[in-house]
Amino acid sequence: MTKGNDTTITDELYQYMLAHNPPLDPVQRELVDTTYAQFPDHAGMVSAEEQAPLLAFLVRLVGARHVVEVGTFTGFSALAMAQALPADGTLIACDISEEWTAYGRAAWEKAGVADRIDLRIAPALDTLRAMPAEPHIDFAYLDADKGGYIAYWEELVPRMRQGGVIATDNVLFHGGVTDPAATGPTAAIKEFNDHVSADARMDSVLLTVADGLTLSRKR
Ligand SMILES: C[S@@+](CC[C@H](N)C(=O)[O-])C[C@H]1O[C@@H](n2cnc3c(N)ncnc32)[C@H](O)[C@@H]1O
Repeated sequence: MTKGNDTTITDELYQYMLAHNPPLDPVQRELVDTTYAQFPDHAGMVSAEEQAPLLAFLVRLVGARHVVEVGTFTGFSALAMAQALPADGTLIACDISEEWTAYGRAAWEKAGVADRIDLRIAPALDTLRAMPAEPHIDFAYLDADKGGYIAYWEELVPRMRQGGVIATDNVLFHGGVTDPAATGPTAAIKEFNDHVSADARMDSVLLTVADGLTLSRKR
């Protein structure tokens, strides 16, 4: 065992981490609470609380103006990224659910960032393929159906500008990725992780943030 795996994230330590991160603003908090109240069976899909300030940080770090999100649900991560964009920045949000994203639309309006978010209700692969082929995306957040990750990656990578970053969520898939007999979405994530680590077009690091987050920078 190498050094670096000796900090167990207890509930107390997790709360400590949250307390030392920027807090959710009232619109973000209300959206998370509403999502849990309205969709208790699906609310676990919302990005972890600490990912909102992290995504905002990354959007600012790369100076993003063109952002793409694959998988929007009730709009929490899109909200955090849009709030970090400059006023003339745009975020294309891809999802297939009118019902779930309606909650996002309402929150984006409330937060005053609706004009920065272009929600496309269609299979994300169709939306990505319809985008200009040249490198123009500064930041992308990949957080949709796991079986589609490699296809989304293959559409995103050529469209990323040099230095642009893709953040991919759930790359540890609740710890299932170490199971040699994994099937379904866990197997898809394992295949995706192998695909990403072998992709010489991007520099990638897999981080133990929340359910696993890979950051990939275009060379
Ligand atoms: C994990 S949730 C996204 C969570 C969101 N990023 C957040 O932080 O709240 C995954 C989303 O992917 C969407 N999705 C599933 N299959 C899709 C597809 N083929 N194209 C576009 N979106 C899809 C689902 O409707 C769902 O809203």
